[in-house]
Amino acid sequence: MDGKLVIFSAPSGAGKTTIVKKMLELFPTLKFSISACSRSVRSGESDGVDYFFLSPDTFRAKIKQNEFVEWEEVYPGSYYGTLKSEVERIWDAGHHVVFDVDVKGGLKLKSIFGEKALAIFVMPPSIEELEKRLALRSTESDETLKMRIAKAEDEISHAPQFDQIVINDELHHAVDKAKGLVETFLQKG
Ligand SMILES: Nc1nc2c(ncn2[C@@H]2O[C@H](COP(=O)(O)OP(=O)(O)O)[C@@H](O)[C@H]2O)c(=O)[nH]1
Ligand SMILES: Nc1ncnc2c1ncn2[C@@H]1O[C@H](COP(=O)(O)OP(=O)(O)O)[C@@H](O)[C@H]1O
Repeated sequence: MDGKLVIFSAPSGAGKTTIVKKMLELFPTLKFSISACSRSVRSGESDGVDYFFLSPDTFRAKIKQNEFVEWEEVYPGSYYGTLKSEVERIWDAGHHVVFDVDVKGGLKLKSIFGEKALAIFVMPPSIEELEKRLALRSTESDETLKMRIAKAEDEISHAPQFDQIVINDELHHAVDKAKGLVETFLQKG
Protein backbone atom coordinates (compact mmCIF):
# COMPACT_ATOMS: atom_id res chain seq x y z
CA MET A 1 0.00 0.00 0.00
CA ASP A 2 0.99 3.61 -0.36
CA GLY A 3 1.22 4.96 3.15
CA LYS A 4 1.62 8.49 4.42
CA LEU A 5 4.71 10.36 5.57
CA VAL A 6 5.22 12.39 8.74
CA ILE A 7 8.33 14.55 8.64
CA PHE A 8 10.00 16.14 11.67
CA SER A 9 12.72 18.68 10.95
CA ALA A 10 14.54 21.12 13.22
CA PRO A 11 17.92 22.58 13.99
CA SER A 12 20.20 20.12 15.76
CA GLY A 13 19.38 20.02 19.47
CA ALA A 14 15.78 21.30 19.17
CA GLY A 15 14.40 17.94 20.27
CA LYS A 16 13.13 16.27 17.10
CA THR A 17 14.66 12.86 17.87
CA THR A 18 13.07 12.93 21.35
CA ILE A 19 9.66 13.84 19.88
CA VAL A 20 9.90 11.27 17.07
CA LYS A 21 10.61 8.53 19.65
CA LYS A 22 7.44 9.54 21.53
CA MET A 23 5.40 9.47 18.29
CA LEU A 24 6.64 5.93 17.60
CA GLU A 25 5.43 4.85 21.05
CA LEU A 26 2.06 6.58 20.62
CA PHE A 27 1.27 5.46 17.05
CA PRO A 28 1.99 1.78 16.29
CA THR A 29 1.18 2.40 12.60
CA LEU A 30 4.17 4.75 12.31
CA LYS A 31 7.60 3.29 11.56
CA PHE A 32 10.91 5.14 11.60
CA SER A 33 12.73 5.70 8.33
CA ILE A 34 16.29 4.69 9.15
CA SER A 35 18.52 7.07 7.21
CA ALA A 36 21.96 6.31 5.89
CA CYS A 37 24.74 8.58 7.13
CA SER A 38 28.50 8.88 6.98
CA ARG A 39 29.14 10.31 10.46
CA SER A 40 30.61 8.11 13.18
CA VAL A 41 28.44 6.11 15.59
CA ARG A 42 27.66 7.79 18.93
CA SER A 43 27.62 5.81 22.14
CA GLY A 44 24.22 4.18 22.57
CA GLU A 45 23.58 4.07 18.81
CA SER A 46 23.67 0.99 16.63
CA ASP A 47 23.95 0.31 12.93
CA GLY A 48 20.61 -0.47 11.30
CA VAL A 49 18.68 0.95 14.26
CA ASP A 50 19.51 4.66 14.49
CA TYR A 51 21.18 4.91 11.10
CA PHE A 52 22.82 2.76 8.46
CA PHE A 53 26.37 3.94 9.10
CA LEU A 54 28.27 4.01 5.79
CA SER A 55 31.73 5.19 4.79
CA PRO A 56 31.73 8.39 2.69
CA ASP A 57 32.82 6.28 -0.32
CA THR A 58 29.97 3.81 0.04
CA PHE A 59 27.55 6.69 0.53
CA ARG A 60 28.76 8.40 -2.66
CA ALA A 61 28.45 5.11 -4.58
CA LYS A 62 24.80 4.84 -3.51
CA ILE A 63 24.19 8.42 -4.69
CA LYS A 64 25.57 7.45 -8.10
CA GLN A 65 23.36 4.36 -8.20
CA ASN A 66 20.32 6.58 -7.57
CA GLU A 67 19.41 4.74 -4.35
CA PHE A 68 18.27 7.83 -2.40
CA VAL A 69 14.92 9.63 -2.31
CA GLU A 70 16.90 12.62 -1.05
CA TRP A 71 20.31 13.18 0.47
CA GLU A 72 22.26 16.14 1.87
CA GLU A 73 25.81 16.89 2.91
CA VAL A 74 24.34 18.20 6.20
CA TYR A 75 27.76 19.14 7.61
CA PRO A 76 30.99 19.26 5.59
CA GLY A 77 32.00 15.65 4.91
CA SER A 78 28.88 14.25 6.67
CA TYR A 79 26.29 12.85 4.30
CA TYR A 80 22.76 11.90 5.34
CA GLY A 81 20.04 10.48 3.14
CA THR A 82 16.76 8.61 2.88
CA LEU A 83 17.03 5.34 0.97
CA LYS A 84 14.22 4.52 -1.47
CA SER A 85 14.36 0.92 -0.20
CA GLU A 86 13.60 2.08 3.35
CA VAL A 87 10.41 3.95 2.45
CA GLU A 88 9.25 1.05 0.25
CA ARG A 89 9.98 -1.49 3.01
CA ILE A 90 7.79 0.43 5.47
CA TRP A 91 4.94 1.06 3.03
CA ASP A 92 4.99 -2.57 1.83
CA ALA A 93 4.53 -3.66 5.44
CA GLY A 94 1.38 -1.49 5.59
CA HIS A 95 2.77 1.27 7.79
CA HIS A 96 3.21 5.03 7.61
CA VAL A 97 6.73 6.48 7.61
CA VAL A 98 8.12 8.96 10.12
CA PHE A 99 11.29 10.92 9.32
CA ASP A 100 13.86 12.76 11.42
CA VAL A 101 15.65 14.82 8.78
CA ASP A 102 17.33 18.19 8.44
CA VAL A 103 15.38 21.23 7.29
CA LYS A 104 16.41 21.03 3.62
CA GLY A 105 15.66 17.31 3.52
CA GLY A 106 12.26 17.87 5.14
CA LEU A 107 11.29 20.47 2.55
CA LYS A 108 12.55 18.23 -0.24
CA LEU A 109 10.44 15.28 0.98
CA LYS A 110 7.41 17.57 1.28
CA SER A 111 7.91 18.82 -2.28
CA ILE A 112 8.17 15.23 -3.58
CA PHE A 113 5.21 13.76 -1.69
CA GLY A 114 2.86 16.79 -1.34
CA GLU A 115 -0.44 16.06 0.40
CA LYS A 116 0.70 12.57 1.41
CA ALA A 117 3.21 14.22 3.73
CA LEU A 118 2.84 16.25 6.92
CA ALA A 119 5.94 18.40 7.51
CA ILE A 120 6.43 19.57 11.11
CA PHE A 121 9.12 22.04 12.16
CA VAL A 122 10.29 21.62 15.77
CA MET A 123 11.17 25.10 17.04
CA PRO A 124 13.57 25.57 19.96
CA PRO A 125 12.45 28.20 22.51
CA SER A 126 15.64 30.21 21.80
CA ILE A 127 19.15 29.86 20.38
CA GLU A 128 20.54 30.03 23.94
CA GLU A 129 18.37 27.07 25.00
CA LEU A 130 19.42 25.18 21.87
CA GLU A 131 23.07 25.66 22.75
CA LYS A 132 22.40 24.52 26.32
CA ARG A 133 20.62 21.34 25.18
CA LEU A 134 23.38 20.44 22.74
CA ALA A 135 26.03 21.00 25.42
CA LEU A 136 24.06 18.86 27.92
CA ARG A 137 23.66 16.07 25.35
CA SER A 138 27.48 15.84 25.33
CA THR A 139 27.69 14.53 21.76
CA GLU A 140 29.52 17.48 20.23
CA SER A 141 33.01 18.94 20.33
CA ASP A 142 33.31 22.74 20.72
CA GLU A 143 33.80 22.95 16.98
CA THR A 144 30.82 20.83 15.89
CA LEU A 145 28.59 22.51 18.49
CA LYS A 146 29.48 25.95 17.06
CA MET A 147 28.82 24.68 13.54
CA ARG A 148 25.38 23.36 14.52
CA ILE A 149 24.42 26.64 16.22
CA ALA A 150 25.63 28.71 13.26
CA LYS A 151 23.43 26.62 10.98
CA ALA A 152 20.39 26.86 13.28
CA GLU A 153 19.62 30.52 12.57
CA ASP A 154 19.34 29.89 8.84
CA GLU A 155 17.28 26.75 9.41
CA ILE A 156 14.83 28.64 11.64
CA SER A 157 14.21 31.12 8.81
CA HIS A 158 12.66 28.24 6.80
CA ALA A 159 10.11 27.33 9.50
CA PRO A 160 7.17 29.13 7.77
CA GLN A 161 7.56 26.79 4.75
CA PHE A 162 6.48 23.80 6.88
CA ASP A 163 2.86 22.65 7.30
CA GLN A 164 3.06 23.07 11.08
CA ILE A 165 5.40 24.46 13.74
CA VAL A 166 5.68 22.85 17.19
CA ILE A 167 7.55 24.87 19.83
CA ASN A 168 9.56 22.54 22.05
CA ASP A 169 9.74 24.46 25.33
CA GLU A 170 8.11 22.07 27.82
CA LEU A 171 8.55 18.63 26.28
CA HIS A 172 5.13 17.31 27.32
CA HIS A 173 3.37 20.30 25.70
CA ALA A 174 5.32 19.76 22.47
CA VAL A 175 4.50 16.03 22.50
CA ASP A 176 0.78 16.76 23.06
CA LYS A 177 0.75 19.25 20.18
CA ALA A 178 2.60 16.87 17.84
CA LYS A 179 0.32 13.99 18.87
CA GLY A 180 -2.79 16.01 17.94
CA LEU A 181 -1.36 17.01 14.57
CA VAL A 182 -0.29 13.47 13.67
CA GLU A 183 -3.62 11.99 14.80
CA THR A 184 -5.61 14.42 12.63
CA PHE A 185 -3.33 13.85 9.63
CA LEU A 186 -3.48 10.04 9.84
CA GLN A 187 -7.29 10.09 10.19
CA LYS A 188 -7.70 12.23 7.06
CA GLY A 189 -8.88 10.19 4.01
N1 LIG B 1 18.43 15.37 4.57
C1 LIG B 1 18.53 14.44 5.50
N2 LIG B 1 18.90 14.77 6.75
C2 LIG B 1 18.97 13.80 7.67
C3 LIG B 1 18.68 12.46 7.38
N3 LIG B 1 18.85 11.73 8.51
C4 LIG B 1 19.20 12.57 9.46
N4 LIG B 1 19.29 13.82 8.99
C5 LIG B 1 19.60 15.07 9.70
O1 LIG B 1 20.98 15.25 9.84
C6 LIG B 1 21.21 16.12 10.94
C7 LIG B 1 22.31 15.60 11.81
O2 LIG B 1 21.90 14.44 12.46
P1 LIG B 1 22.67 13.88 13.70
O3 LIG B 1 24.12 13.86 13.44
O4 LIG B 1 21.99 12.59 14.11
O5 LIG B 1 22.48 15.01 14.75
P2 LIG B 1 21.39 15.63 15.67
O6 LIG B 1 20.37 16.33 14.83
O7 LIG B 1 22.20 16.59 16.44
O8 LIG B 1 20.78 14.54 16.50
C8 LIG B 1 19.87 16.23 11.67
O9 LIG B 1 19.28 17.47 11.33
C9 LIG B 1 19.11 15.05 11.14
O10 LIG B 1 17.70 15.29 11.19
C10 LIG B 1 18.28 12.14 6.04
O11 LIG B 1 18.01 11.01 5.67
N5 LIG B 1 18.24 13.16 5.16
N1 LIG C 1 11.68 20.21 25.89
C1 LIG C 1 12.94 19.91 26.25
N2 LIG C 1 13.47 20.48 27.34
C2 LIG C 1 14.75 20.19 27.70
N3 LIG C 1 15.58 19.32 27.08
C3 LIG C 1 15.09 18.71 25.99
C4 LIG C 1 13.76 18.97 25.51
N4 LIG C 1 13.56 18.22 24.41
C5 LIG C 1 14.71 17.52 24.19
N5 LIG C 1 15.63 17.81 25.14
C6 LIG C 1 17.02 17.31 25.27
O1 LIG C 1 17.80 18.13 24.38
C7 LIG C 1 18.79 17.33 23.72
C8 LIG C 1 18.58 17.44 22.21
O2 LIG C 1 17.40 16.72 21.86
P1 LIG C 1 17.37 15.74 20.59
O3 LIG C 1 16.03 15.07 20.60
O4 LIG C 1 18.59 14.89 20.54
O5 LIG C 1 17.42 16.86 19.44
P2 LIG C 1 17.63 16.76 17.85
O6 LIG C 1 17.24 15.40 17.43
O7 LIG C 1 16.69 17.80 17.30
O8 LIG C 1 19.06 17.10 17.62
C9 LIG C 1 18.66 15.91 24.26
O9 LIG C 1 19.61 15.71 25.27
C10 LIG C 1 17.22 15.87 24.79
O10 LIG C 1 17.10 14.96 25.86
